[in-house]
Amino acid sequence: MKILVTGRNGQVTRAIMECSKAQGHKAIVLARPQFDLATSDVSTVRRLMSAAAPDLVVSAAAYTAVDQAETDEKRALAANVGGAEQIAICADELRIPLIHLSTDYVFSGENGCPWREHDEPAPRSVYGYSKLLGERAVANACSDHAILRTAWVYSPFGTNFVKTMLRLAQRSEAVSVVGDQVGNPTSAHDLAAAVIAVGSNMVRSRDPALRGVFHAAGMQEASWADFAKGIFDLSRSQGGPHAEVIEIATADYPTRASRPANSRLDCSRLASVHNHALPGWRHSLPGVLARILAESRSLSVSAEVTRR
Ligand SMILES: NC(=O)C1=CN([C@@H]2O[C@H](COP(=O)(O)OP(=O)(O)OC[C@H]3O[C@@H](n4cnc5c(N)ncnc54)[C@H](OP(=O)(O)O)[C@@H]3O)[C@@H](O)[C@H]2O)C=CC1
Ligand SMILES: Cc1cn([C@H]2C[C@H](O)[C@@H](COP(=O)(O)OP(=O)(O)O[C@H]3O[C@@H](C)C(=O)[C@@H](O)[C@H]3O)O2)c(=O)[nH]c1=O
Repeated sequence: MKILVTGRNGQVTRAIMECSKAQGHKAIVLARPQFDLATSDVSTVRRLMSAAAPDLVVSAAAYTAVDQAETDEKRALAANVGGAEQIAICADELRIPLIHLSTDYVFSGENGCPWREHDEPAPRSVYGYSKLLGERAVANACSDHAILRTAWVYSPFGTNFVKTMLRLAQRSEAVSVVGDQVGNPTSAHDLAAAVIAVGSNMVRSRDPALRGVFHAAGMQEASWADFAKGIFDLSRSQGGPHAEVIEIATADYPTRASRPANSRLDCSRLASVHNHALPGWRHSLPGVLARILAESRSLSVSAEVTRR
């Protein structure tokens, strides 16, 4: 299968590139500078997509800076709604199945149980709102779509909560982390495997039951504080940075964007329709952490060699 994925250095894009290669698929990127989500016109996207002639398009690129989006609404909407819609329009015109990635932050968080696909979204942040409008634009523009809502993505790539915690532990003995927001930490590589599994099914069959919205997140829940404790326990056992976690309330960690208290996603539709489940973070974090630590050690060794 030939997969065209948007973005270049994004966590999910890079994981899709690696997983595709490992599974014998060919993945290519649609990325800056040729393609800019916020400013490219539809004719440019059509030309690039048509020249690539993929079997599947994966719309992974997005404006993901949650706090920054609160004061940068125009750019967040241009990328997450306008950019997402252009990809969908072109995939539809060229009759290519499309997988679009979305987020747990479309939900309010005010619910006692994990969110199902048909639950009413009510985003609390500009980022969540822009992703919800993006979902709607994609669904309107392209009938042959699957929208995968994921959550709390971590990987060896780019910026994410795991890397932030390790960085903070290098300079402090204790880190304060909110314990009253719960969700499903998701390894980008596990998500990439899910994207490829869903995409393969869509390419193989035009069955409408394989399309629509799916929740696709790691199967174990945690609060951010639980997750931080898990990160430091593992890092300590692998000789990496670690810190004490001081569990605090959301009110004690003010941020520009409000985040859902309950972000948990019920992924049973993905399991029943696509026969696919994403492993939990306790299974996947050790491998990701080992890779982050190994890469940072080899970076410090090469910096040391350069200094000498
Ligand atoms: N990270 C998370 O915790 C979660 C992410 N998601 C969704 O999953 C998807 C992938 O997220 P993730 O990989 O973590 O994101 P990252 O923040 O790691 O990467 C963002 C990607 O979007 C690209 N991008 C941003 N702005 C533009 C633009 N104007 N033009 C072209 N490309 C642009 C970046 O391009 P470049 O490489 O050029 O910088 C990069 O590849 C997104 O749709 C996100 O909303 C959903 C839930 C959780
Ligand atoms: C760095 C830090 C964060 N926090 C809190 C703030 C916030 O409530 C929570 C997570 O903070 P972050 O800013 O790292 O994560 P955030 O950017 O909110 O992550 C989100 O990204 C987007 C793209 C998504 O789609 C979501 O699924 C989610 O993964 O942890 C602490 O309590 N202590 C800390 O030291």
